[in-house]
Amino acid sequence: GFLQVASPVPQGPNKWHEQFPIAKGQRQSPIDIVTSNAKVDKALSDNPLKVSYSNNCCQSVTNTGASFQVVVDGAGTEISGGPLDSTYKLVQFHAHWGPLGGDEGSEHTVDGVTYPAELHLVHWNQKYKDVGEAVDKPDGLAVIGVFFSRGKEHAGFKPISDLFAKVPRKADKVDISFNYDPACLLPARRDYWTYLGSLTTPPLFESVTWIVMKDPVEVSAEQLAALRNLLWETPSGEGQMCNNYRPPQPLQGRLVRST
Ligand SMILES: NS(=O)(=O)c1ccc2oc(=S)[nH]c2c1
Ligand SMILES: [Zn+2]
Repeated sequence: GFLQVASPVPQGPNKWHEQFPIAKGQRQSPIDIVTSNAKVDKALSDNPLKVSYSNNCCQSVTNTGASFQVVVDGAGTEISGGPLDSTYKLVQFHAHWGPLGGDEGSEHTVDGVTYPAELHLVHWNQKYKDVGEAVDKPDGLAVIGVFFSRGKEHAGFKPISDLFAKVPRKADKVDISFNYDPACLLPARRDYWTYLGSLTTPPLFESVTWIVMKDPVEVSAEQLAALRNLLWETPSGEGQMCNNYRPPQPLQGRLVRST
């Protein structure tokens, strides 16, 4: 969990409700995915999730002060099908992770199991005029979550993880001059769980259709360690960015569907 300190360092998750009452809402994220309670929905396979990203959509990597963020120009980076009733466009991707070498760090958990990190590919509904209009609508966003497990190096993630050392401080930004297709970060098997939830960081809007991939992708210990090249403010000054994850929130009777 986050550090418990007075501002200006951001308040931890269990204080967010003071400024963002929706933190105690009916469709908050992340959740613990209880696999035995997930309901296989044939409709999800009858209309498969379609991910079509271009390989020149990534513009830059920036340190947001809470994660890295790869900013995407959205052209030709569309997802549709599965649980989605319309087309959504990729706008950015980022991640959440734990302490060095630890196994916690993911936001969603699976039968109580955590992963060392979780990638979020954030998309907005094309029925809205821009992401700013979509961000607080019940069907405004679709986020694909991908668990990172510790193992062999992920060649596809390397061009991105190599950039973290170039953006150590908040608002640091480096352009992505090479072609990069974010689809390389998805697991080969495209099975997922899906449920209606929220942003996992303030303002915690209940606007996200979550699509959490069942299979993790392996990244190396060095690639997980590279996440700590990103720095952020801690009570004792600047420190390595870590534990930027929100713990699971009450399910509030929601149904989790499964392919
Ligand atoms: N962590 S997340 O739920 O994917 C997510 C996605 C987009 C966001 O925009 C703001 S603002 N906070 C956000 C959190
Ligand atoms: Zn996120």
